[in-house]
Amino acid sequence: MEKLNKSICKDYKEYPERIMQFGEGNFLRAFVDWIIDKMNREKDFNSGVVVVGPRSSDRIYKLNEQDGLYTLLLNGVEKGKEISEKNVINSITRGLNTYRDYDEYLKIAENPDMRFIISNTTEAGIAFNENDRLEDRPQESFPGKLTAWLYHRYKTFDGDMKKGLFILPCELIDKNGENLKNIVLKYVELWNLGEGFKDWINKANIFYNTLVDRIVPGYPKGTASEIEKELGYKDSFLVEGEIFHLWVIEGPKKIKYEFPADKIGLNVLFTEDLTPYRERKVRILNGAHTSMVPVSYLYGIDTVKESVEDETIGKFVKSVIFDEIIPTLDLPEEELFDFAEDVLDRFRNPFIKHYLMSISLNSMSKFETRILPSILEYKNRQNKLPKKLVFSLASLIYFYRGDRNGESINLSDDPEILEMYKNLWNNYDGSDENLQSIVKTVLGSVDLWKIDLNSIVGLNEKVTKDLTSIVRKGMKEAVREILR
Ligand SMILES: NC(=O)c1ccc[n+]([C@@H]2O[C@H](COP(=O)([O-])OP(=O)(O)OC[C@H]3O[C@@H](n4cnc5c(N)ncnc54)[C@H](O)[C@@H]3O)[C@@H](O)[C@H]2O)c1
Ligand SMILES: O=P(O)(O)OC[C@@H](O)[C@@H](O)[C@H](O)[C@H](O)CO
Repeated sequence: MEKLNKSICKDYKEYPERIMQFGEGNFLRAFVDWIIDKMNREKDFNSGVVVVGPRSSDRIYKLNEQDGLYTLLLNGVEKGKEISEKNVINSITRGLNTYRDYDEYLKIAENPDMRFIISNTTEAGIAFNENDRLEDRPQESFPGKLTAWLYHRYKTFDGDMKKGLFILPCELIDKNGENLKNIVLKYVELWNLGEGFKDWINKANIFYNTLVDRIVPGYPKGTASEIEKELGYKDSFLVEGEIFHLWVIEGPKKIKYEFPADKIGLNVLFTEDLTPYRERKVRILNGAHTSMVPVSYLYGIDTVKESVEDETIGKFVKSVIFDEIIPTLDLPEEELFDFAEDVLDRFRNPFIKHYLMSISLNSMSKFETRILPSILEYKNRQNKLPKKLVFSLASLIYFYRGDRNGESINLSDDPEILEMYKNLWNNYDGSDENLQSIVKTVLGSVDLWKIDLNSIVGLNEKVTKDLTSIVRKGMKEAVREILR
């Protein structure tokens, strides 16, 4: 079977490059590049995306072998109607990698038509690396690479204020645009790039805070060859997502007139404050995902849908959302209930297989950003600890033992975290005292939690009790007990 390429793509079109995108990951391809493709087709947006691989992986060249094309499978239920779409996305012009093509990367800055920068480099990507230098080819960090690129543009166009960009990071961290801008400005200081450049960054460019929402399980592992047979070509960039989508963009409204996504019926909102949208989404949807992973996986379940449909785990997840997360949020209760019901429907999407293991990536930092705030706020408001969220923390500690009934768990997290757990569980001697000391060490990881969780009254004792119950009785019995 032939590989997907422009000669077999019936309405293939070449667009002028106006967008640079850091990241070639599943989410960006199933969301941003889909939105751009739609605007090109329906609104004559006439913009191509040049993709920059932020890390040294060569995967991006494989996408070039497909002329930037790939198939997006969107499945779900919308207003009671089943929707299933398969579309070739034609918005990416080419991909490059800064580790191999640094000159080509800088050259993009010389293109006067460039107007947008989009990124998704995971939560780990928006970070300052003090070792980065302007002369590096490339700088290690994404913000370092971006600063060098912006500086090249500034110099190329002699500080022309009309050559600035709209910058739209999609990383799931609070105030992503603001954070990215602050790091860029830190490099401006560190590298002594001067007041003129600083002024250009501040006045000619706009860094938006954005919030994205679409469940993207990614490559359809189990069914790919069947899908390729049906499509009639091979596609190593097949990507699967749900129909639901939401992009909230916070900042000056100017972008609305140049990025007409809302004009073609897409769920893209321009707002002055995305805080309520973010809090609702991260705490309910991502919080439910992250808290269900260790419990449900150790229970013996592999996917989100099976989890919410299982009698016990389904009850656990619902209780986490309605009894322990919603009471910690400030939006009107009815709105939160509606959102939560929709999220549960999205989890039950019969057309997509969302593996718990794919959500488990970096679970420790996800627990800190997506669940810990609910635990702390619950304690603050109710003067007691939320039972199920605490149980989920105990389950996570057991999950990082890396074993599900004799089958090893493919853990993926920061090397230091994996090392800590390896030491703790390798030295486990089977005693209650030892479990107590494991909990004490994990809760005391201040670098991760930003506070010593042992100082929260009752938390250490409860987590130890839950962990002991899981170890002694097994997950099935332990979770049933917690629900009684
Ligand atoms: N998949 C989803 O359902 C979904 C939905 C909404 C938001 N997101 C967000 O998108 C992010 C990526 O998800 P995905 O499904 O596309 O994953 P993915 O593994 O397909 O892509 C990850 C991308 O991030 C880059 N990356 C990883 N670590 C990096 C680092 N330290 N510095 C720079 N770049 C780095 C990779 O090179 C790759 O381009 C998630 O972390 C999440 O915050 C995902
Ligand atoms: O993509 P991650 O790894 O940051 O988190 C896993 C899921 O919770 C997440 O991808 C959700 O599906 C997504 O945030 C929905 O918009």
